[in-house]
Amino acid sequence: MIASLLRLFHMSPPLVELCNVSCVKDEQPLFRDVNLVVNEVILRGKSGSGKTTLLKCIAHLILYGGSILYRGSAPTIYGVPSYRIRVLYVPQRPSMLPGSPQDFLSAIIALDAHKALAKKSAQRTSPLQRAMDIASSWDISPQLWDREWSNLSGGEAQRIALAIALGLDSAELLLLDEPTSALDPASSLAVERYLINEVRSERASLKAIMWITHSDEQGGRVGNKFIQISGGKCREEQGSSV
Ligand SMILES: Nc1ncnc2c1ncn2[C@@H]1O[C@H](COP(=O)(O)OP(=O)(O)OP(=O)(O)O)[C@@H](O)[C@H]1O
Repeated sequence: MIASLLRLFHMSPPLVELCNVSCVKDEQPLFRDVNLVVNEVILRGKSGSGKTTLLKCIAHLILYGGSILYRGSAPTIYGVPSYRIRVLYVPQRPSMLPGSPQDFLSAIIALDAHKALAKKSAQRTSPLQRAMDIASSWDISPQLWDREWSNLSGGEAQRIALAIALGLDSAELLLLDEPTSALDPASSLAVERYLINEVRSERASLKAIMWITHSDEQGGRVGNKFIQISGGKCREEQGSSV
């Protein structure tokens, strides 16, 4: 709705807008009528309330009702693979992925959708080099890139998955599913700082993040909008207290 009004006045539509989004699990509505414009959003709610499911709807990874618009158009207008690398979901447990991080990154780089975006990019270094540099700044050694995901620690896998998402330099919106849940406080702060600097930097592709966290402290550090999901509804809250 916002997108069509803005078009009327020749203004840019929001990066990502949710209009009456709903999702059903086991024939029961999990949530309904979610309306939201995404920027630095913190998503909170009890375990099982539907946070991951909402991020997967936004990433167009599962079926949903209502509409999700990226720059005013449906994901299918861009092509779903192209949409998914621009609106990129980073899973809570990357350790469940097959192969090694390097295999995973190579598979994404080989996608036509990525090649088309990369052609337009001003980046001089490869996505692997960028991802490895970012991960290295978070104490991830180069040897880990060839190790099976299943043999990485939870915290190593989380940092590498995030470094891949950033190194690809394709996402305008990152959907982060408890991205630091397996990290110690110092590593968690380093990752938060990097992500916030990136999303607020004029030169970065990244324009917005939607971040699930169970930590109010973290929410207060990284969010400017706070959404609580509960009883099948999403509502915006003020500040960082639940
Ligand atoms: N494929 C599925 N089939 C049936 N039910 C599902 C499926 N995926 C998730 N659910 C159910 O949907 C509900 C919401 O799951 P979701 O993972 O979105 O919750 P969450 O809020 O992210 O929880 P947590 O904080 O524990 O990660 C849960 O009850 C879950 O069991």
